[in-house]
Amino acid sequence: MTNSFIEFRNVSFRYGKDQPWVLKNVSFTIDSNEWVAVIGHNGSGKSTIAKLINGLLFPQEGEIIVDGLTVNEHTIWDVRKSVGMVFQNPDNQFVGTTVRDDVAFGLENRGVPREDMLKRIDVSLGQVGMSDYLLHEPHRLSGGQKQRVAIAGVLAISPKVIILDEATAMLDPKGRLEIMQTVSHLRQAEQLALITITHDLNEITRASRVIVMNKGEVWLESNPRDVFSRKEDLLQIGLDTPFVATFADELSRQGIKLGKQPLNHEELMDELWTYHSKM
Ligand SMILES: Nc1ncnc2c1ncn2[C@@H]1O[C@H](COP(=O)(O)OP(=O)(O)OP(=O)(O)O)[C@@H](O)[C@H]1O
Repeated sequence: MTNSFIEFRNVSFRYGKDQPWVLKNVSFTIDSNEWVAVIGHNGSGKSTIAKLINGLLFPQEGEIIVDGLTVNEHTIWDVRKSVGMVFQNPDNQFVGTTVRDDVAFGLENRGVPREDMLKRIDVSLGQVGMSDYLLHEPHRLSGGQKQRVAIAGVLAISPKVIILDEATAMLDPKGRLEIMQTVSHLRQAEQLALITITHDLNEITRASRVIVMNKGEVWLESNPRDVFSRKEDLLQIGLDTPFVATFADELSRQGIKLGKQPLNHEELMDELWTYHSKM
């Protein structure tokens, strides 16, 4: 028995009988209201994990449990009620000619009555700060605004987990930060689980846990601070640490040991001040 919201039990997957295994004996759990970052180099199997969670794909070996249901062809429609997915390119996700139509799409598919639907659209656009764009054409929005609308579309169906699959990859640093702040706030406000899939380690700092994938296997499960401290190991598996981690690593080589591994510039400055004041 488990209380986990999502559980992978010895999952192996390949895209065809003559294809190589893309996931090999992968096991992990994710609790309700937990923020888990899944990182790994290109092709390490991250997106495949996302597609397995909402039943776009099924494993050849092992079992996936979402919200108490084993994911299979009989349960996918129930599973998808709990799982909201946002992908890298928002243009590929838009179906409506206005923001309102677009957010309505998932609700119409679920047969939500019109009154309730309009209410939910208002609420979810408000949650991502896009209420003023109700009648705008999605394709004319900025990249960050498009991703907000995509998140609103997912929120409208009241999911229990949101999966962002490289959802900020096409945004500039400001847009990335804004989306991360939005989802961080939503997770707390709505008591959601959040899975962020990325190869950018700057995006893991707020996660409660990090799953590092390498060649289809779980290479490490840990917290962001620990992951940041493994610069050399991460380089071996094709991942580069952000500036603060590289800087702290270089200081350590020079014999300057900081009190804790900094996760951002503010923490780095604090640690440097503390070190300086002890000199
Ligand atoms: N439809 C498909 N058919 C065959 N092979 C596929 C298919 N989709 C993905 N693959 C292969 O499966 C492996 C894992 O792909 P996946 O997209 O899960 O990796 P990823 O870690 O998300 O990569 P990226 O960071 O580039 O998005 C890769 O080797 C990829 O080429």
